[in-house]
Amino acid sequence: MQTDILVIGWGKGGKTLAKTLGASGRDVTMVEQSDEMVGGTCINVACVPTKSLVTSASRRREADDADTWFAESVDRRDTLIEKLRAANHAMLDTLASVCLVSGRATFVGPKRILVQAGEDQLEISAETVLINTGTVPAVPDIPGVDDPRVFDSTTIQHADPMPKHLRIIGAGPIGLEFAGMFRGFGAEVTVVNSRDVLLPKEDRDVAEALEAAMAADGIRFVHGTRADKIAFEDGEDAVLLAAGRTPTTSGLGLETAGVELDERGYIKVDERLRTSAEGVWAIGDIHGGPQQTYLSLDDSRIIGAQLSGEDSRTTTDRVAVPTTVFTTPPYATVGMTEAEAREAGHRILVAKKEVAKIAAAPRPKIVGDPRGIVKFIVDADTDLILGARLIVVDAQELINLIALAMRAGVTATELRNGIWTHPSTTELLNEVLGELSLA
Ligand SMILES: Cc1cc2nc3c(=O)[nH]c(=O)nc-3n(C[C@H](O)[C@H](O)[C@H](O)COP(=O)(O)OP(=O)(O)OC[C@H]3O[C@@H](n4cnc5c(N)ncnc54)[C@H](O)[C@@H]3O)c2cc1C
Ligand SMILES: NC(=O)c1ccc[n+]([C@@H]2O[C@H](COP(=O)([O-])OP(=O)(O)OC[C@H]3O[C@@H](n4cnc5c(N)ncnc54)[C@H](O)[C@@H]3O)[C@@H](O)[C@H]2O)c1
Repeated sequence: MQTDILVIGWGKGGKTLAKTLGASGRDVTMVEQSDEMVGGTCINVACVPTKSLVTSASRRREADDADTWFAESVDRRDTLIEKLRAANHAMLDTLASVCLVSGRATFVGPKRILVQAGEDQLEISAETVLINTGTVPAVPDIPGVDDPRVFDSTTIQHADPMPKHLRIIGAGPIGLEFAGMFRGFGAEVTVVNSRDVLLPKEDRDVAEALEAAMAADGIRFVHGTRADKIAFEDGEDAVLLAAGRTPTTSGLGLETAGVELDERGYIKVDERLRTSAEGVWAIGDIHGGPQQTYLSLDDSRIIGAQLSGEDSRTTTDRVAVPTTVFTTPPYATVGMTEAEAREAGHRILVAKKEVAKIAAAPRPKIVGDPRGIVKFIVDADTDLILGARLIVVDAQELINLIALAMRAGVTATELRNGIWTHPSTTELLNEVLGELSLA
């Protein structure tokens, strides 16, 4: 089979390009290895189902039976995901110039793949190839990982029975999100952190505030400990491996295609996401940048521009990329930490306030979770925001506004004097940015 544009893997950036190119009549072929993964990692096993479970867990009350609540939460998650997967399938299936192929792709030459599905095989050649195959949970090379009580971020979403006493290996975003989730579901939770402190790149006051909020919920942390075997201590009934992700490049035959890998096994790309092979791009997690769905989406804009002859953007154009880890309350970041701003030579103003002490923004108190801290780092000479850290309800929304202000050159004074709805979390900007002082 011959196609114009071949997308390997139904990830966020790849499916977005397949849709826009297909809708404009381009000949596109999408290859996905698993019917369970139509729509990609984010909607099937990552961002969306985990946030559904985090939300359900946060709504549970002490009196609710843990097993029943968990089972109902999983059902709710499954119903949502099935709908999203069907919508994703329909999005491409309804486009006449998009061909969907089910099976696992392996390169057999430059811009040439073999797709295998059971006994069936199909060879596809393309003008343009977009590799969007993502990552899978990393399995540390330690004894005991094969124990049936050991889960990864995918399998634990259907754990049966629900773990009641969980040990989590890794204190990155996955470890922290699942810690809050399972604590909410009523489990005892211990997080094993290989680093000496939580979030070592973060300012200490912020990291300590997050740890305090999680510890107040009853989550235990063991810092400075690298798990060297799977151990079930003090009645633990389950272990979650949250020790990073592994690229899906091994076995993809990339050497045959002239696509080079870096020392970590990710695909090497330039700032336009071009690989070492002509006409082959890599999108999303597979090229080893920060792993966020919205960056895979932005990758699709960079590649889409090149495919339509515009070539207008690169990854180096990205500024003020926000992040949110969906702990309870959520922890969101954009720009520099205080330490980074100092190191970069800025004269800085800092405003920092515990959420409980913010008088003029009552929303966190209204929704019943006034924990956390917010912190802003501002350039004293230009009045521009250099960075923000939010541990507060709605942080995943407010951080986007601050990121936009940073990109658009909106000053701290303008944000402080902004007219915001009431009661909202946004209006904390009025009060907290009124308390900036030289630091
Ligand atoms: C538990 C968890 C929670 C997360 N939460 C968030 C969040 O809240 N917000 C956020 O922005 N990010 C989150 N992330 C990260 C986010 O999920 C990823 O950055 C994003 O899904 C990456 O998408 P992608 O475009 O790289 O491809 P993916 O969505 O990973 O798609 C890759 C596809 O390729 C297929 N594939 C692989 N190999 C082959 C092959 N050889 N042939 C054919 N098909 C193949 C796979 O089956 C898969 O469907 C989370 C990740 C995890 C694990
Ligand atoms: N909300 C979000 O945006 C979100 C949510 C989840 C995941 N993600 C992305 O998914 C990716 C994977 O997340 P993650 O948390 O698995 O990875 P990570 O690499 O961020 O964190 C894994 C942690 O586990 C530690 N670790 C590794 N082996 C260990 C061992 N044997 N014992 C103890 N600790 C060990 C590592 O040192 C590291 O601190 C990240 O890039 C993340 O950004 C994003």
